[in-house]
Amino acid sequence: MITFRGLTKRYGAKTVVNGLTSVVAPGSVTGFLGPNGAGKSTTMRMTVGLDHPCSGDVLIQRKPYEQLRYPLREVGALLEAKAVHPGRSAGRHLLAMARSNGIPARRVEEVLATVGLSDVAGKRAGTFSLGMSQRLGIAGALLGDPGVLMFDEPVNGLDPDGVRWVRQLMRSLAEEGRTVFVSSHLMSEMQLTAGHLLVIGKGKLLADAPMDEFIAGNSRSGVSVRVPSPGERTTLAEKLRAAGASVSPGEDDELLVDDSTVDKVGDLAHELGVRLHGLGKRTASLEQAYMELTASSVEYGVSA
Ligand SMILES: Nc1ncnc2c1ncn2[C@@H]1O[C@H](COP(=O)(O)OP(=O)(O)OP(=O)(O)O)[C@@H](O)[C@H]1O
Repeated sequence: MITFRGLTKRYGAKTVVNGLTSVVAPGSVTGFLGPNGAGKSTTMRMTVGLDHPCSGDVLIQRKPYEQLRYPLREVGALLEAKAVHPGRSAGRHLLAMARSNGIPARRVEEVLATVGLSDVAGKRAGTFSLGMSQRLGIAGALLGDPGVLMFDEPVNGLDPDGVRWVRQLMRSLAEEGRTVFVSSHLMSEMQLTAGHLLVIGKGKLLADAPMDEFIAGNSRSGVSVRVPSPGERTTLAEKLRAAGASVSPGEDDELLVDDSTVDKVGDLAHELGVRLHGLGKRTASLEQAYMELTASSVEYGVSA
């Protein structure tokens, strides 16, 4: 469990994490989302004592990081994949970490095998690709068999096979009852991986909810109808509006209809003799819900 209690960090006049209060629970993957500069990495750095809050605090299994006797056995973190001594081999790097925390040396071989780096254990970490470095970082996080795991953008630089592997790893770590806290900008991947979400914007908590609730609560679900004839499309849109629905154009020949149902749209099209190429419920994605929620919190956006 990770507990944030009014966690606040300012750099100069800028408040980058602003009174964050939440509990990251064990047993499911919690996704940590927010636009660039929202304060995710700063929050994670404070969690493992790499940065200090101006006020509030963060606890790992009810203790501040500084009070953990063997931190790597309580919390494993991948924050910066390239933050490894480039001249050290992967094996030596992990061995040094293990020694510093009273972890048996055999764990090094185990975690190297888990992340698929056994064959390159003797190679210098500086020669690793970004994807290999991510795997080494994940090995480091797993080394102490901790109950809390934190990953900042873990799939950055991984190939599709690696992305799927990380997804399965995170889910199985959570199923084992661990706390898994992971940031990512890849919404489709997050939708497949996480069961719960924390969303921040400009340092403030915007949402703390199970994935399904978050999507349902922050997106418009409605009806999608495809009408190939432009004239018939206009006619159907007008009649739907007259019947109280709100209608907006979708992609190509699609109309997006809110405040109506598939049955009503189908019946109306039939009455009007309008030919349809598709009719169904629109199911919202995490990406749509996230975009709706964070639209006003994007700091470094470009205008469309
Ligand atoms: N050491 C520092 N000194 C000054 N400002 C900092 C420092 N570290 C971070 N910041 C600022 O804090 C804000 C939050 O940064 P942070 O890296 O936590 O965001 P993030 O949500 O992880 O962003 P991204 O998705 O781009 O990685 C940014 O405006 C950043 O410029």
